[in-house]
Formats: sequence, structure tokens, C-alpha cells
Amino acid sequence: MKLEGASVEDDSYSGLVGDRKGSVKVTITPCQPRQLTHLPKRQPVDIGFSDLTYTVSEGRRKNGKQILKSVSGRLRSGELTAIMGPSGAGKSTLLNILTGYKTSGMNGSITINGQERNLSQFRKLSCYIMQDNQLHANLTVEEAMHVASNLKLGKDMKKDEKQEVVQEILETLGLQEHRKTMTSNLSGGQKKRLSIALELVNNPPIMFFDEPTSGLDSSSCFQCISLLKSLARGGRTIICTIHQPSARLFEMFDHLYTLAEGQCVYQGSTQQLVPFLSTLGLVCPSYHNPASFVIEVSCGEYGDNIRKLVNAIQNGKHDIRTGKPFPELPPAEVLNNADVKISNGNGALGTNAVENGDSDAVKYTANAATDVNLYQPFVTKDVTKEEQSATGEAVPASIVIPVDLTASEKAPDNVTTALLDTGFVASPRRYPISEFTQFWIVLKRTLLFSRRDWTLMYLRLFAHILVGLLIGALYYDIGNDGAKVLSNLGFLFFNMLFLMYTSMTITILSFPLEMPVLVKENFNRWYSLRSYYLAITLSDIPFQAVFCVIYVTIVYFLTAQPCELSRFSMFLGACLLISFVAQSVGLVVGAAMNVQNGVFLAPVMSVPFLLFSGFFVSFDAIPVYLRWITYLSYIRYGFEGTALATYAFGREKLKCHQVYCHFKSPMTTLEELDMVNANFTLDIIALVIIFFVLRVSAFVFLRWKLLSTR
Ligand SMILES: Nc1ncnc2c1ncn2[C@@H]1O[C@H](COP(=O)(O)OP(=O)(O)OP(=O)(O)O)[C@@H](O)[C@H]1O
Repeated sequence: MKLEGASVEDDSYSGLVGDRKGSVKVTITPCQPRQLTHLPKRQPVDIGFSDLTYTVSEGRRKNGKQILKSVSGRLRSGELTAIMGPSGAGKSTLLNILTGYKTSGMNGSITINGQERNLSQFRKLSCYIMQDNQLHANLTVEEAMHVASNLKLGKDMKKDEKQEVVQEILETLGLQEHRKTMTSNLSGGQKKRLSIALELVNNPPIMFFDEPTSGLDSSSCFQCISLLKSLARGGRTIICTIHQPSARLFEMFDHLYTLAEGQCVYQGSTQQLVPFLSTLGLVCPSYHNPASFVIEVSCGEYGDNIRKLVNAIQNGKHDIRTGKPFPELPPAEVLNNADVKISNGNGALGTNAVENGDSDAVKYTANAATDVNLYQPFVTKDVTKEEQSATGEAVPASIVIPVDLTASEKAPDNVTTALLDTGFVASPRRYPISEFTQFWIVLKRTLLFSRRDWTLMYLRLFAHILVGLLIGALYYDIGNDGAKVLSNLGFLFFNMLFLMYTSMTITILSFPLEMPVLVKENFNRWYSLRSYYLAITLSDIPFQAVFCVIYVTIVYFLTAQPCELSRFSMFLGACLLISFVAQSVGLVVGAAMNVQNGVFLAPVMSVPFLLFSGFFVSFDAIPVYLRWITYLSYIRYGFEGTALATYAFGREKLKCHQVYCHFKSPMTTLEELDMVNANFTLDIIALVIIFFVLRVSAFVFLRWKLLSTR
């Protein structure tokens, strides 16, 4: 009997139903085959790489440190490939190079369907899902998906069609019922699925995953790998790094690429791993997880076998596949280097391959190979156009939830170069939509999650109102009192200090947190850095302006500053510009360094600007050789601007309730501050120039930081 939605499946899902006599075996499939019908069809893409070397410079070492040592390999479409190896073997490095994330320090060739890789085209075909999901916390699943679809699907697709794509992906990935959930509230596995869903929107034929199962429980790991497998079955090239999968997960991979010390020690199907190792005298004990065994071998737990394995597999040039005849092996002496010996120390290794009376040395013999009779030469070669015509149709770009996850279907060599020659991939355009549209979408998204950010919005609003009231109470009604002018100058200076620190620190604290998401989205070609930067630059300005207006209005009237619209506008204008400039300083610091350094350095770097603001030392009292600093001090322009708005422009004498008020005449105050000849317009122009210079510098730093992480 078959239940609805049931088919032959994993034994773990099978059970007996009915009474004992007439018991019927029922096997239940956990998920139904589903197709993503709305995604554009993609042709399969094979990736080949040969003699790939990656070197990093380290300190003063001349030659640098070689991390990948001339590795080769081939990753096919329609297959789920695992890059495995011990910690530090070079898995992430290889993945970063294959994705195009790292380009400097690399040598060797990477081909796509037999053609030399064009990185720009390749990045339109691929996506890289990094280890730590990198999602915006303050968006719901649905909102995040809509942003991705608007950015990635282009104008040609109608809104309804985009929604259908989103709906279908969410249903397929089991996220439909969580569409209203904030991404921050999703479980680890759901976050991983959402990361995949976001990238799946434009249906890339190549998907790279760095440690997709890290931090997941065994059931989520299984679901995650099943999903990757189903993506591969839909014709995609799925490549992921994985540390040490369980035996059940291990069986699900079609293709295994194992690294040790930056070299390839195995490339081929998972089923062939154990027989291959056994022919080299490395017998995997019964009931031992083959994945653990190959890692143990790669770590040297059974002696120094790495060179022997590297030679046998020709550092990735051979690919050991199911059903292929045995490969022609390198001469035994090549495999069996004089210094390569198998340690039999813990008795875990078999002896069938130990020959020639040398109990320690093991040869990879033709006999052993014939016994196994499973290998054939499989030298990596790229598929040419002629082969392509013989291979028939492309695999349709559909997701099929696999019926039998352990079946080892062999993906056909049906790759084609046509994909690289047509449409958006071949066009010089980097993005499917204009930069202005990208800017607009990112701006709307930033405004949405800024509005939901409690710290960014409500705490900041609360701080401005509270401090405004406190300052208003402290300096209450002093603005027109000739005896309290020095206190009033203190109030003007404090305004600068408060506005500077609030707008600067909030940016330093929040902006670096955006960096990982920016790195991911920018690398996966969601938008250009320019569009993103313009959007975040503009998005916070209205909020900052509102907070500043609230604060200034409270303090200006509570402290009884001149009740004239023109003076209030000038005062407010100078305060607004100080906020925006300080925000720009925050952006520069946030773009150039991490939160810890930024939170310490930004206030420290502001000290000279505060000292040279004209409040502590008047301009004439500053030594000539230090006066240039005053020209850079934006605090000086802000302080001068608010002082001029308060005391210049022919203000009447202040009231004096004492016998003598030295600062009764506003002109005396301006003389004391060396501001008699100061020009308010120049102060405003200087602040505007500093604002633009800082914003451009922040962009340059951001660009540099993005490039330097790669
Ligand atoms: N920029 C660098 N400078 C110096 N050494 C580096 C640099 N990047 C990577 N390495 C070294 O290269 C080796 C491979 O690193 P990689 O991160 O690729 O390993 P991995 O196999 O992914 O390890 P893990 O599984 O622990 O993440 C490590 O020994 C690492 O220390």
C-alpha cells in the first residue's frame, strides 16, 4: 500500500501498518517532488581547474606561504560535490578561489565548460553562500525575498511573476509558513534555507556553500544536504566545504574532493573511496565512517600517506568514478616514495597490499587494482563544443526533491558553452537592473529596518529628548542674561559635543555590523557599491535631522536664546551640519576599522578638533604653527556658527540684573572669542565641504576594505 505522498524511500521512514496477519509495508517519502517552474532555464556548467596554486605573503618571508599546491580537479553540473579535509587543509581557500572571491596570489587555470574562466561572466552565473548566513535581522522572510527578487530579477519580469517565483521558492524550501517571521527569529536551519532561497531567486547554475552544516543538529544537517542534493539534481553545480560528515550525510554526496596539506588526496565518487584507499593498503575498518577514515588518513594518523595518495590521484588530475575501468596507475616507485610508509601502529590497516617483503612499504599494485576492478583512467579534461552537440539537451533548471537520496545517478557530460555566449551573462552589464533602481530598493530596505531598529530609532530619540530637557533645565533662561554669557557659551559648546558624539558613535556602532551582509550581497552581484553607499548615506539623514531639530528646539527655547526666526534657523542650520559631518566621521571610521578600534579611536581623534574649536583657546592665543588645525576643526565652524547666530548680526544689549555685566554687549563676547570678523556663510560652506570630503573618503575606505578582505 502506498500512502498519498509516499514512495520507496529511506528505510528509516518505513514501517508496518495494519494487523500482524495482513501486515503491509508502507514507505513514506518525507517530501514530494516539486519543481521550480518559474525560474529561467539554465544550462549546465562544469568547472575545471588545473595546477592551482595559492600563495600568501607572510611577514618578511621572501617566498610566501603556499596554501594550495598545484591542485587540479573537475566539478560537474548535476552533482553535489563535497570539498573535505582536515582543518587547515585549504578547503576554504580552494572555495574562495573557485568562487572568484580571492583572485590575488593565485596561479593556474580555471575553466568553465572548457573555456578559460571570465570572472565577470562567472560571477553572474554563480553565488557564494558564506558560513554565517549574513542576513538582515530586521526584515521578515517575505520582505528579504522581495528585496532579493526586485534586485535580481530585473524589470522585464512583472511583479506578479516575481511574487510567484518567491512563493514557489519559499514553498520548496519549507519557509512558506515562516514568511512573516523576522529573520532574527528563525532557527539556524531556517536561516540557512533562507540564505539559499535568497540566492536561488535568479537561479544561478553554480552554487558554492562554505560549511553549510556548521552549527546545525543532525536532522537539520540532513535536511540541508538533501536540499543541496535536490538543487544539484535540478542541473546545478553544487559545491560545498564540509568538515566531517556523518556516514549518512557522506553517502549523499555524488562527488568528493579531499584535500590534505593543500594537495588533493582523493577525487571521485564517495562509493569508490574505501576501495581506492584499500588498494593503497589503507583499509577502512568495518563500521567506521569512511569520511572520518579519510580525514584520519589525511591527518597522518596511519602514517605519512599523503604523498602516496597525492601521487595516486595525481593531485586531482584523476577522478575515480563508479563503473569506470581501473585507471592506469603511476609506477609503483612514484607512488611509493622511499620515505612514504604506512604505519601499522594501531593495527587498523590491512596487509593485502603490503608486498615485496617490505612490511612497512605498500605498493599500489595492478593486482590489487584488478581485484577491486572498479577504476578507470579519468583524466580531467574540459568538454568542447563538439562534445556538447553529442550530449543532447541541457538539464532543465528545476528543483526536484530526490526520491532516493543515496542513488548514485551519474550526471551526464551535457555541458555547453552556449550559456556563456548569450543574454545577460555575455552582456557587459554587471547587473540586471539600473544602479538608480538598485539605489531605490536598497534605500527603501534601509529605511524599513532602520525604523524597526530600537537602538537606532527609539533610544536615539529618547536620548535627544532627555538630554535636551536636562540641558534646558540646567541652563534655563540664561540666553538673555548679560551676567551668564560665559555659561551660555558653555551651553553652545556642549551642543556641539552632544550632537557630535551621538551621531558619530551610533554610526560607528552600526555601520561595521552591516559589512558582512554588504560583502556577501555585493559579491553575489545584488547591487553595486555605489548604489548601496548612496542609499545608506541618504537613509539616516532624515532621522538624524528630525532628532537634531527636536533637540535644538527644546534647548533653544528653554535656554531663552533670541526669539527670532532667522537666528533660530541659523542656529539650527549649524547644528544640523555638525550632526551630518559627525555622522560622516562615523562612516569613515566605521568603513576603515572594526567597532572596537572605532569606538576608541574616533573620540580620541576628535580631541584636537575640540581643543581647537575656539572655545578653550581663542584663535589669537594658538601658536602660529598649530593654527592650521583650527581650519580642519569642524567643531570650530559649528561653534562659531552658533555663536554668531546668537550674538552677531546687530543683536541688542543683553539684560543685566547685576551692578556690572562685562558681557552685556554682544560685541564684547564676539571680541573675546575673536569672532568679530567671522563670517557665518563661510562657516556653513566649510561644514558643507568637510561633509562632502568625508562622505567621499568613507566611500573610498569602504571600497578599499571590500577589496582588502579578498
Ligand atoms: N592570509 C593568510 N596568511 C597566512 N596563512 C593563511 C592565510 N589564509 C589561510 N592561511 C593558512 O592556510 C591554511 C588553509 O586555510 P583554510 O582556511 O583554507 O583551511 P580550511 O581547510 O578551510 O580549515 P578549517 O576547516 O579549519 O576552516 C591554514 O593553515 C591557514 O592558516
